[in-house]
Amino acid sequence: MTEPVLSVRNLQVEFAARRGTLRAIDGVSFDIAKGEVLGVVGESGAGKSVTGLAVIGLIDPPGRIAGGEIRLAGLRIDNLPPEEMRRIRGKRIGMIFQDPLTSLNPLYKVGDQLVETIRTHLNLSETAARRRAIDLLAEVGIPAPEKRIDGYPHEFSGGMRQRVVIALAICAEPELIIADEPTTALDVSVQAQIISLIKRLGRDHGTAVMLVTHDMGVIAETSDRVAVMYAGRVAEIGPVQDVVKNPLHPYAKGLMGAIPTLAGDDKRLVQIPGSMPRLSAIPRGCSFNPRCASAFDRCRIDRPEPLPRGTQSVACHLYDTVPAESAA
Ligand SMILES: Nc1ncnc2c1ncn2[C@@H]1O[C@H](COP(=O)(O)OP(=O)(O)OP(=O)(O)O)[C@@H](O)[C@H]1O
Repeated sequence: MTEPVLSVRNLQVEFAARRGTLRAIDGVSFDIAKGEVLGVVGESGAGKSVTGLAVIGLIDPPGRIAGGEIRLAGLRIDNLPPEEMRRIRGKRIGMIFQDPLTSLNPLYKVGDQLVETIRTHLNLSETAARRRAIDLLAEVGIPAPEKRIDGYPHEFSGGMRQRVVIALAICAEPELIIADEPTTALDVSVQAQIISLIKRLGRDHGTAVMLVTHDMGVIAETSDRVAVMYAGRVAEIGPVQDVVKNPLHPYAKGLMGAIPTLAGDDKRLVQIPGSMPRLSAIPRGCSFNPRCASAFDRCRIDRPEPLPRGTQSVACHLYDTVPAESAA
């Protein structure tokens, strides 16, 4: 098997709190292969963004990676000195965040920002970098890029600004892109275009993409595989069509029930009662047990570990105790 572009093993992330430390990520593992889009989904507070921030080395101290390993194409990156990690960010890992204005400086022309980023990471002359910037703007679907390159961020619509951010993220041909809620701030009509752009980039350039979103509809449209997160752990991971068609974890079943229907009405077919626990009050055993209609005694005592189940992996005692045929 070829080495994954990103490999995360048993990741633990802790933040300091008034009384001791809080573990926001507790034993997360997943891989992303070349050209693959992994969707990471879960309710607010599940740990999606913190996982992405840990991968790009941007957990703010006193927050810290407290355990586990993160590898980029085999290279261990969770313990690199900050200046080495800075070189990897932007060059080998591109980033796309929810609000394009956090990535773009309003005072500089978009072309100047692109040229500067390109020259930081690639050994190109000013002219060659400008040529590449125009090509990139064309690639991400900015019309008349040779004119728009001299525009300022405020002269672009929200969707066009996000395209510029995507151009910035891909300018050094990164192996991995971390996209955190890249479409949440955009109009629904523009969301679909940005989603198909991210998907195409993965396919055309062989870039691995980690796509963080709370929107299962976005994942179903874009991703090859999906990781369903709950309270700092992966509840289930597997090929998107399998997890959507046949979710195994009771939490994933609830989330899949919450995909908007094709008719466009946002009907919640299944309601998940209750809410995600606070980090300071994670229940013993399975952290989902207070909300789970299928919970039994063991779920309140033992924490379930991920178990392979066909193409999927699920951390749920329902699948630990009964044979494959009767559990699903
Ligand atoms: N700097 C921080 N200090 C303390 N706790 C933090 C910090 N950053 C995140 N957390 C906590 O870590 C947990 C996971 O947060 P995270 O932002 O990853 O969730 P998420 O799944 O991305 O949710 P959302 O969809 O709301 O962004 C939350 O309980 C959050 O309060």
